[in-house]
Amino acid sequence: MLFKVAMTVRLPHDMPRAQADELKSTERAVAQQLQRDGTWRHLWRVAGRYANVSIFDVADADELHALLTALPLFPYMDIEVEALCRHPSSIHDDDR
Ligand SMILES: O=C(O)CC1=CCC(=O)O1
Repeated sequence: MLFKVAMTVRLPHDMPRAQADELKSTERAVAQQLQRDGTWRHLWRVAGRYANVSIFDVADADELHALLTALPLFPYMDIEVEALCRHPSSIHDDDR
């Protein structure tokens, strides 16, 4: 199943720089591994915002929930999830 996930990062302003850098570094490693695995299909920065729009390919909403809540930045993100299904006019056969 494909899901569109919009994440907005809201790190506390008083978080020490070293802690923020460590969180971002760990998040990056996790995100890149999930991309290599094919689970995190797309990761796009939203221009002008500390936010991203992503496409995840997972078995179901339970798997997505487990994955998102395990992200290092999860406690500091607002996350919106939308389930996707195939568009009848799509010419791509990998968008399922
Ligand atoms: O910077 C972000 O949008 C949050 C994030 C998700 C994956 C990653 O590496 O950073």
